[in-house]
Amino acid sequence: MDEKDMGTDLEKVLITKEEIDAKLAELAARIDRDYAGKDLLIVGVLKGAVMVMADLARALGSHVTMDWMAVSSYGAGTKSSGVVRILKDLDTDIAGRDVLIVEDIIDSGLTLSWLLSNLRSRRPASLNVCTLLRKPEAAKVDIDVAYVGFDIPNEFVVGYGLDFAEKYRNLPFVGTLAPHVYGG
Ligand SMILES: O=P(O)(O)OC[C@H]1O[C@H](OP(=O)(O)OP(=O)(O)O)[C@H](O)[C@@H]1O
Ligand code: HPA
Repeated sequence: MDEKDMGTDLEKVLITKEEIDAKLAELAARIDRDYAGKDLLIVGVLKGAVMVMADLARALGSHVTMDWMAVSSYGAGTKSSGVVRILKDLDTDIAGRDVLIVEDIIDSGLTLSWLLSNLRSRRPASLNVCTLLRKPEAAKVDIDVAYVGFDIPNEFVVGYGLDFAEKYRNLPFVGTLAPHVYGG
């Protein structure tokens, strides 16, 4: 699927595949350095972080283990409900482990804030966050994020894992949706 197939659904490409690849390589190099000699567990937050996890993990030069959590706060809409549900928990006991949460986007920050306190209560040795995208203007909570790919404007974005009503996740780039698609 490419830009043309999405036709009038997309307004514009915000971040190209090439820009994403270059940024993930940069973040991976920093993570390799910061966790040198450690046994890092990267935790992908389903479903949105699938693409970031897959590409970031392959860009890393060190061995890591991977686990997944599925949480949902958005349902089919474009606003976070703030009510987070665990749909799938970790398989790993993270007590004493170095853990890096991998996200596609921090929007209001409500999902991540909830997730951080949930995982902190399991007593990991360290807990950090890597996100491809962040919307500073949308933040409802202040979260310290170690690795940020791109700060973006407060617009609803799709592609590279991000969906609108479960569509557009498989676009290789990040773009904005035309308002008529989501009733804006
Ligand atoms: O900062 P927030 O406003 O809380 O938004 C960010 C969260 O929203 C998205 O997940 P979503 O609940 O849409 O589930 P999905 O990953 O399955 O699409 C995204 O993957 C983040 O987890
Ligand atoms: O801008 C967004 N797009 C898709 N999913 C999202 N989840 C939070 N913010 C977004």
